[in-house]
Amino acid sequence: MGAVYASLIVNVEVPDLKQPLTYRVPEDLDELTVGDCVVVPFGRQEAIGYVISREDEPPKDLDPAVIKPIKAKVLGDGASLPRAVLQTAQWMAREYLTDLATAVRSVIPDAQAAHLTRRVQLLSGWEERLPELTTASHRLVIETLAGCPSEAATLEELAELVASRVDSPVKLLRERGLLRDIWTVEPPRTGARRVKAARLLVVWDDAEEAAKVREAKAPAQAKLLRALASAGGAIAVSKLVAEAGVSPAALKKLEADGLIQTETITERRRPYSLSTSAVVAPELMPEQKVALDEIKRRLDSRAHNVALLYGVTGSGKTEVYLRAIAETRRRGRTALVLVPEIALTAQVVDSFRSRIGDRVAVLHSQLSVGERRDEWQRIARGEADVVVGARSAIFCPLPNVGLIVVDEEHEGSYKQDQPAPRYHAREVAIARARATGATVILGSATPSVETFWRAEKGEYGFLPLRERALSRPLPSVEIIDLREGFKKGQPALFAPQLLEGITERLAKREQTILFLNRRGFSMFLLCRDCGYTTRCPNCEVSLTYHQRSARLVCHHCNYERPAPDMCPTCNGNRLRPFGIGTEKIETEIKLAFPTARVIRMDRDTTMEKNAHMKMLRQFRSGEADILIGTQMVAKGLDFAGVTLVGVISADTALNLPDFRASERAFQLLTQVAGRAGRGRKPGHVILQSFNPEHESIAAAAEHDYELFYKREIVFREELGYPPFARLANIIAQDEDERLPETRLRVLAERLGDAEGLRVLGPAPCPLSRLRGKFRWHLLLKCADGDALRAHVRRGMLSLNSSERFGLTVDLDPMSLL
Ligand SMILES: Nc1ncnc2c1ncn2[C@@H]1O[C@H](COP(=O)(O)OP(=O)(O)OP(=O)(O)O)[C@@H](O)[C@H]1O
Ligand SMILES: [Zn+2]
Repeated sequence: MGAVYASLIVNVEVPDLKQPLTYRVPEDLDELTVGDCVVVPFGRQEAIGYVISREDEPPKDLDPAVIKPIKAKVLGDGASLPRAVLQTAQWMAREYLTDLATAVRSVIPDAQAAHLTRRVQLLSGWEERLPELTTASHRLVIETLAGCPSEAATLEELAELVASRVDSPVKLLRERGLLRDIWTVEPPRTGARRVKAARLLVVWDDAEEAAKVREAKAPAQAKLLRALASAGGAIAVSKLVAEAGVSPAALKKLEADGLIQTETITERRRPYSLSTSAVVAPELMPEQKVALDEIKRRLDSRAHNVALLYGVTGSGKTEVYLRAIAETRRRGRTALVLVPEIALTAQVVDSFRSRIGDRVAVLHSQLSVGERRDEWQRIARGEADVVVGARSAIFCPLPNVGLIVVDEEHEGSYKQDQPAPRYHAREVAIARARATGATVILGSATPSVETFWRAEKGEYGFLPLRERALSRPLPSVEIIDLREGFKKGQPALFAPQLLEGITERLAKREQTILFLNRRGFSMFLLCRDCGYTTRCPNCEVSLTYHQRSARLVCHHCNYERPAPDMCPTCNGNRLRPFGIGTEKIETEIKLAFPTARVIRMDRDTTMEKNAHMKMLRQFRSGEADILIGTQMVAKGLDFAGVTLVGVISADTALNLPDFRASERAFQLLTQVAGRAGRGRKPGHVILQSFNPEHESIAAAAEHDYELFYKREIVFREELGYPPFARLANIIAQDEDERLPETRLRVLAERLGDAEGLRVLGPAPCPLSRLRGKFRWHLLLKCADGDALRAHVRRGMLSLNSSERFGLTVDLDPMSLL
């Protein structure tokens, strides 16, 4: 066999390095395959790279003599990219018009490079060569290494063990062929401790049986048994007793009864807690059963397919996911579940873990690097067969994926805005499912117009759940016209009906959610004398006033300053907060209801790790009466005690300059209304609005998705918006005020009048200045995606590098702001 070469994507921050590089595969790495992670020389340094193909011949334009060899393969779980993930990256590069290097870099775990560890390892036959070594320090290094696990150690460990620097002896020993370098990815050493742990000796059902028997007389033992059943494997005793809230003495009894055993383990970080309550799966409602039967058929086909689970709020979509996951596992395959919000991850993980146990892994942005790394490796090792996570979890190394669920598929947070590739996780999920012949379930009560249209056409399967679980009624909705109070000169934050509603709920010990859409609606400082408002010096937006800290903050660039006492333009002292914020609502509610227990959930109160989970658990367990929140309380959450939902202003999302504005408003209102009446008692919703006749508000009040859809789809067709066209939004940004427009004019001219292509603009972006840069955009429309991409590529290639500077392409933009 002749020389063998490999094309690699090298993971380095070099802006112009967009394509794969060729390296030589040394003989001892002959087994190297596509997706493997390797260490290569790069310039004068070392870098990691991923094999994307192998070739027998070097590229024609390269002299084989200059091609450098790969140094080593990186060992360890989760180091290499599964084929399905690599294929997904290749698809993304094509679909979103980015280079392959950017696409591959976006799918590798961010913690990878940080924990790439180099060790030196003894080569076999070192014993015979020991007599060659005349220097004591060389012998000491070899003998020390021989005593290490796998006869390998990092240079730091080695130096510590021999109590001196080892660089020069190691260098010589490496040259003499007694030891070699190996690379591994490892969990960071901090945090991994040897601890006492417990595990079940009986299967799950028997543990549940034993727990039932003990429930009355030995509740502590029952709790421990259930916590252990939910843990699945061994778990640290300290964590176990803390979670179960019992004393460790109960463990002894269980051990004596032969139900559990204790042992010593290396503790791993687990980003979630255990469930101590027994959960019995409910009997399915008829519609759920029909949906599940269809999903089973789809799983059996083992062919790539997509279905929309269209179920009204509270119809029990989660139950269908759970059963579908069980069916997937029964077929020996794994399942990936995407959720749009961290707040929802907590709820979904809780309910999944209480039913599936320890085989659930979780991935989201609030995990620490170490936690994420541990979960990632656990997934790669095959120790989890269900992964729940936010957007980027779609790239996790879960093998043999048979099912992908995209919960609340209409959510805008599935779209990645920065950095490139600007992908939509729903579309990536569909692409990834193709790689392994998996079933995709898109779940929503308010599907995106695109998805519903595809289901209507038969491109996607259609699984409707038109009734709430247990035939509970959807909540009644009352629209309050805020203009009336305004006319009468008594503009109020809360209409009398809403205040009465809250009073009633407090008296009956039922719960209330108050929702405020943060978008375009926050507190700012306004001078009552001259009308001055405080604006961000970098962005074309007003600064948000934070009452408690008396500071002004830009929610785009994080610019921050203390609130001034005097108006900088007229020197007047009547600079007052204006607008509504969640903080203001909280203050007013506490004034109106001094004894009510209130939780406020917004981006300020949830910065701290696990804050979402804590607050939601508190509310769920009835420790609070009123939950005030932004978007993060609007969707997916399932609280049986909530019988009243108040929407402070239903209008805020309506008037954004974006063709999706009315769709978003409808979805948000329907979703937030859907939080009411999910338990035994029926729910009521109060929508306060200045536009009570608006179609989106009226349709949401009727919970009538199809009414909304029928009107919206006509509008989309008439104006040539998705799903009838694909869009590309080309944004130009520069510190210079004129350049964005100039550059886009050049691009528009080069694009010219092409058949089937419509070019709108250039025009200033609605957010015309952001983070100190002026912004313009050019919107391209084309019925066919391939044709659109060809036009964009042609246009961009026609620009020279200075004309292209600061231009970004957003395919299928979710927001035109
Ligand atoms: N077959 C069933 N029998 C009894 N209760 C059920 C059944 N299916 C689901 N439920 C219950 O109904 C409630 C609502 O379910 P779930 O949260 O899954 O709704 P959903 O469809 O996801 O709604 P949303 O779109 O509002 O998030 C949950 O409390 C769940 O436990
Ligand atoms: Zn700003």
